[in-house]
Amino acid sequence: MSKETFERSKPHINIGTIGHVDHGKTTTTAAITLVLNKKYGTGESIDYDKIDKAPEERERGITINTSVVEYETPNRHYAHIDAPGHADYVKNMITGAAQMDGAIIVVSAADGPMPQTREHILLARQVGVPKIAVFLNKEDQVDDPELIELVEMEVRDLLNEYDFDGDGAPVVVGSALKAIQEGGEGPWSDKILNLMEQVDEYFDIPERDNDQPFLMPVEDVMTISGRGTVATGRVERGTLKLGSTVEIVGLTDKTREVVVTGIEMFHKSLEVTESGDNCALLLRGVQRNEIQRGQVIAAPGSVHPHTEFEGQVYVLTKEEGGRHTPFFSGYRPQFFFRTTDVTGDIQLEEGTEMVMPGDNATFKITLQKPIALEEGLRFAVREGGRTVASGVVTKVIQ
Ligand SMILES: Nc1nc2c(ncn2[C@@H]2O[C@H](COP(=O)(O)OP(=O)(O)OP(=O)(O)O)[C@@H](O)[C@H]2O)c(=O)[nH]1
Ligand SMILES: [Mg+2]
Repeated sequence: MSKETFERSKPHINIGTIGHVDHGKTTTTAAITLVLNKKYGTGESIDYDKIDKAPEERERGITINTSVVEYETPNRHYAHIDAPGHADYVKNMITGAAQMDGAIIVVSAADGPMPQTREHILLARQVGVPKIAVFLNKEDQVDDPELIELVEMEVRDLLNEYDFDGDGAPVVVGSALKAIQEGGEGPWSDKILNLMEQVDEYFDIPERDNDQPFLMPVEDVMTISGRGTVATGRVERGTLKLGSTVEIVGLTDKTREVVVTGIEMFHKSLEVTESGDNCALLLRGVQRNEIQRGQVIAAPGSVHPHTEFEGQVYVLTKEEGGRHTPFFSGYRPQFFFRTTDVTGDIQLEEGTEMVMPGDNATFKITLQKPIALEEGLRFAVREGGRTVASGVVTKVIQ
């Protein structure tokens, strides 16, 4: 881990780009880093190829894995997660969105909202993203300004539909590709700067939930040679001091207590991490295969793994991308919590024979693996590559 220390000079916030495949999320991410670097000399300009760097991503020209980049405006320090749009990788999008304090939905002005535009808005709601700002990209491909107005209206309606502030959300029109092509300075780049000004204004610095016991969902696990195993994620609540003991909870029957021997944020060390931080924790004596995405690292005894709970669930309609047919008891879809998914068995309430798309219902759910659960935790239900329902834990049973 690093010898440099992280300076908390500006408020930190985690945001990201979401939206339908090919609408320009990664290009927008690259453009933001370029334009901010040119304008303020802060951060580092990160090329498109550095964001989509896996061979399969380059070959197919799509994002598969989320990546995190870092940049600064005069007011804030940002971590930015670039999510994939392709329907096959919604799972990675959910993991990414679960860490965002605000999301920029990128919509091609030429194409308008598409299926994953809607699905991502819904999932952002489910994983608790508080606000969404809109970037209508590919303005260079549209000649008719009325068409752009129409797309803007459609996106605002969609946001309203999923309880975001569709009327108040900032909508910025521009072209990320043109901004990059002009080298990050000029009229197209000014639109990206405008987007970031609006984002600065609109997204709230997350309220630091520092009084509660520490909890960080594990998003990724890495080995640092010579040092040990590191788990990364966004701190959901509480604070953690270097050298503290934490508990690894979920996916296994037994929990495990370990000592945190290193804390880092953007490759710089910290003495204390707090809620909202996107950090890496070095765990003493933990092997690479002894911790995984979907577990949480928490203050010992503060959360417990559970397999049975009751949830209040909304079943998506066909128009929302959901099922055409009803749910019955015994149905076994995937349940997404925080950073992972687990198969679960659904039992409907006694006397309820089936639940139709569009219905709200109470489900009793039995998970195949234990998950760190508590009342109020939101989840999404997916099947065969699409989101079919969304819900919240109302009662933990076992
Ligand atoms: N004409 C035009 N093309 C653009 C613009 N922004 C992005 N593109 C192109 O659109 C294609 C997709 O862009 P990406 O940034 O990879 O899209 P994405 O949303 O990240 O795609 P996924 O991550 O795979 O969902 C690329 O060929 C880009 O060069 C733009 O403003 N104008
Ligand atoms: Mg991408």
